Amino acid sequence: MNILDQLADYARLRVRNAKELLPPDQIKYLADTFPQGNFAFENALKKPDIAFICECKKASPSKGLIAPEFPYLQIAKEYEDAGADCISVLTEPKWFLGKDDYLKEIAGSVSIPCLRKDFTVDEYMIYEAKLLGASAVLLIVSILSREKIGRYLQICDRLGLSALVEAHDEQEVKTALSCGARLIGVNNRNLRDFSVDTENSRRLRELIPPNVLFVSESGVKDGEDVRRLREIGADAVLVGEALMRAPDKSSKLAELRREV
Ligand SMILES: O=C(O)c1ccccc1NCC(=O)[C@H](O)[C@H](O)COP(=O)(O)O
Repeated sequence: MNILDQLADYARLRVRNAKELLPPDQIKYLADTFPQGNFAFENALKKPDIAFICECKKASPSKGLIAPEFPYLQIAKEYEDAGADCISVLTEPKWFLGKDDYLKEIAGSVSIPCLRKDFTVDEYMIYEAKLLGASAVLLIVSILSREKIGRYLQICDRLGLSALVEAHDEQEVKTALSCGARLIGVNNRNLRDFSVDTENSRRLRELIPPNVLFVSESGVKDGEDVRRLREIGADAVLVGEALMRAPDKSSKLAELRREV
């Protein structure tokens, strides 16, 4: 079984357990009555220059433990102070060592929008994201049916949340567009062999119309990568490991922007 299927299976188990503690009708009621979102995540990416979504990630399936010390609140504040447009917070616990509490605390202490980076397999997880203070959720095309993506996009719209719809190839980009995605992320990481190639973004860019926001995800490590992605008209880049490993995150972000 590939890693995405394993992550999705485990997410289904997590949701089953969560539903025993808080039933679906109750979480839906709570999310519906929680202050309405205002699509802050996608709005933050609408700017003349490329936007930066900076990720808080302790570990990953491809790299194992990335940040043994993980002062997530400090990292998030550093990102905000350094001019990040949005923050992505991993909440997947088994492979990424994420926690819902990381998101809740970060979203409560920064004023830029946060993405719940997790493997959404049930609408329950969208309600959880809202209650945790997220402004956006991740919908990965390869683990969801077209019907589910359509339904989850409607739920996000009702709640005022943005949905980053992630695609890996041409067919998945077409699926995302046909479902009405307004924000598409192309993942440069091949999840079969974990190789990373930002050319994937270049190849798929032309399929995405100008009225849809385009985010290039994974493998962005230096200013040269960002320059190339700016050149193809990426609206945003999502950067994890390069920032997580940088002792000075502010300088690293400036380097990515080519400000130093
Ligand atoms: O990173 C992985 O190993 C991974 C494996 C399976 C599914 C998703 C995975 N990564 C999630 C991401 O999308 C990245 O955390 C994100 O794009 C940032 O990537 P990077 O800048 O390369 O850390």
